[in-house]
Amino acid sequence: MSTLKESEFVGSLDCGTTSTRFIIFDKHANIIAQSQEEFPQYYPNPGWHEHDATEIQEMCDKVIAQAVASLEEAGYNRSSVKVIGVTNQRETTVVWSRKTGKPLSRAVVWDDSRTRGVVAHYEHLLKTQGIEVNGQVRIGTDGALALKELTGLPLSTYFSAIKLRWMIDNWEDVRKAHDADDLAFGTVESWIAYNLLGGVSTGQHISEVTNASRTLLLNIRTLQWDPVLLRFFGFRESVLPRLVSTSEVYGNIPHGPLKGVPLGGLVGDQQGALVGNKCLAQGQAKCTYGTGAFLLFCTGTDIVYSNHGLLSTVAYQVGPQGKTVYALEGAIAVAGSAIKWLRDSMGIIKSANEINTLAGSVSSTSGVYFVTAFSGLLAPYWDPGATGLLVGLTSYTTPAHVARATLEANAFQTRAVIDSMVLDANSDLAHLKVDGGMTNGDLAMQVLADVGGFEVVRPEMRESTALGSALLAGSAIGLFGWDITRPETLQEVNTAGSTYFQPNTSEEERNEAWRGWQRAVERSRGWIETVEE
Ligand SMILES: Nc1ncnc2c1ncn2[C@@H]1O[C@H](COP(=O)(O)OP(=O)(O)O)[C@@H](O)[C@H]1O
Ligand SMILES: O=P(O)(O)OC[C@H](O)CO
Repeated sequence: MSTLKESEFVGSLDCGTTSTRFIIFDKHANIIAQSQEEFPQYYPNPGWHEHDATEIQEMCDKVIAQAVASLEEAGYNRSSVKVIGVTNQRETTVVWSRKTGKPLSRAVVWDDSRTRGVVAHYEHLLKTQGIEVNGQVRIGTDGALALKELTGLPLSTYFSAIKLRWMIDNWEDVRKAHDADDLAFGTVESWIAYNLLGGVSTGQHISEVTNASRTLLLNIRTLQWDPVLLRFFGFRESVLPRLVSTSEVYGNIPHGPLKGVPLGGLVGDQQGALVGNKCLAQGQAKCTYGTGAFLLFCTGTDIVYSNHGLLSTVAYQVGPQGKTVYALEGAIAVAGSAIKWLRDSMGIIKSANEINTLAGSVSSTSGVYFVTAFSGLLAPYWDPGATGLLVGLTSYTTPAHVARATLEANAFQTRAVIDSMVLDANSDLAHLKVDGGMTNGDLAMQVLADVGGFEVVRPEMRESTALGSALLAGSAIGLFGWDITRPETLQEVNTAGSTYFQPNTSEEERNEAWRGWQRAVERSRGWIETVEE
C-alpha cells in the first residue's frame, strides 16, 4: 500500500528560450517540486538562431518526469497534480507535418534576424501595392498603419509570419508540405500542446491567443485569424491552428507520468509573468529579464496603440467567451543572453552570476557603452540594421568595465522602454516589478535602479512566469477557488516578501549617462547598410 500523501497541487511547464522547467505549486505558490534543464541553441550563421522542436519536446517530457519523481520523494502522490498549464517563449516558429506529426525543419527562434530581407520585401509591398482592408487599399505609411491597427505590431523580423514566409521560401520540405496542405504551423505552445495531448494520433492543432497575437496573422480586435493578413503573407488557411483562450480545459494528457491530468492553461511567457505578478488590471506593469527583457503594462480591455515604438498585445482571455485584456509591451531582444555570450563565447566569466562580482569590482564603466544589438534593436528603436557595438574603449578598459557596461545596457534599454510607456499610457511608473533569471543578480538590479532612477521591486518567489500559467490552469478548473477575473481570489497567492533596490544616483548623473547611451545607440544603428529584398 502506498504511503504517499494525497494533496492538491498545480503544475506549470515553462518552456523558455534557454531552458525548460516544470514546477509544482501549492495554493500559496510554494514550490513543492521542480526540475529544470537547459537545451541546445543552434547559431548556424550570423544572426541565425534555431531550436530543434523534438529536443524541446523531449526536454519537456524529461522535466515533467523528474519533477513528478521529486514530488513523490517529497511524499506526495502524483495524482495530487490536479491540472497543468504551459507557458512559453513566444514567436519562435515551428512547422510540422500533419501526416507524421514530425517537425519539417528546425524552429526559427524569436530573436533570429535572418529575415531582414523578408521585412524589406513586405515594406516595399506596402509602399507599392498596399494592403486591402474592407475593400479599401491602404498604401505606404497608411498601409503600415493598417497593419498596426489589425495586429498591434510593426513589420519586424521578430514576428512569426515573417519567419514562416522565409521557411516556406527557403526550405524545400517546408514548401512542399505547404503546397500539399500537409503543413502545420505553430508557435511553441501550439507544438507543446499538440504533443502533450497525444501527438499525431490524438493531438490537437491549437494556438492560444496571447501567442497568436505575436504572429502578425491575428486580428487583435476580433481575436480571429484575419483573411486579409493570410492573403498579404500568402499562406494557405490549412496551416493555421484552431484558436483557444488562455484559460480553459483543452483536453486531458493521455499518457506519461501525468496521465489523465487536464491541460488548463496556455500563455506566452511574458503574459504569463504579467498574470503571475497579478498585474491583471489597467495600469499595472512588470518587467521580466530572461534571455530578453519584456516590460508589459496592462491596459485593461482597451487596446492602446503606441506612438513611441511599443507593441499592443493580448494580455489574456479567460475562457472562449471571456473578455480580452490587452497590454502595451516593450520588447528588448538581448538581456540575459548578453551575459550568456560573455560566458560562452567570450569566456570573460564562468557562470552567469559571476558577472555581478566582475562588474562590481569597478565602480563605473569608465566611459564604456555596450549596445547589445545582436539581432538588431527591437523596442523602442525597431532597427534591424543595428548591430552590437562596444564603444568608448581605451587601454584602461578591462573585462570588468565590459561586464558593467553589459548590465548598464540592460538598464538603459529598460529606461528607453519606460520613457515610451509613460508617453503612450500617460501615466508615470513609480517602481518596477521584476523577475526572470537575470534578477538573481543583486548588482544587476542595483544598476537598473541607478540608471533608471526608479525603485526596483524583486519578489522573493520570482518564478512568476510559471506561476502565471499555474494560476490560469487552476482557474480553468476552479482549483483553490482561483478565478483570474476576480483578483481577490488570488490574495493568498505568493505573499512572501520582496527586496527593494533604490537609485543611488543623482538626476544629473543619470542624464549624463543617458546622453552617452543615446550617442552609442546612434552609432550602432543602420550599421548593416543594404538589405536585399
Ligand atoms: N545571477 C545572475 N545574474 C545575472 N544574470 C543571470 C543570473 N543567473 C542567470 N542569469 C541570466 O538569466 C538568463 C536566464 O533566465 P531565464 O528567466 O531562465 O530565461 P528564459 O526564460 O529566457 O529561458 C540567462 O540568459 C542568464 O544569463
Ligand atoms: O525566453 P524569454 O523569457 O526570454 O522570453 C522570450 C519571449 O517570449 C520572446 O518574445
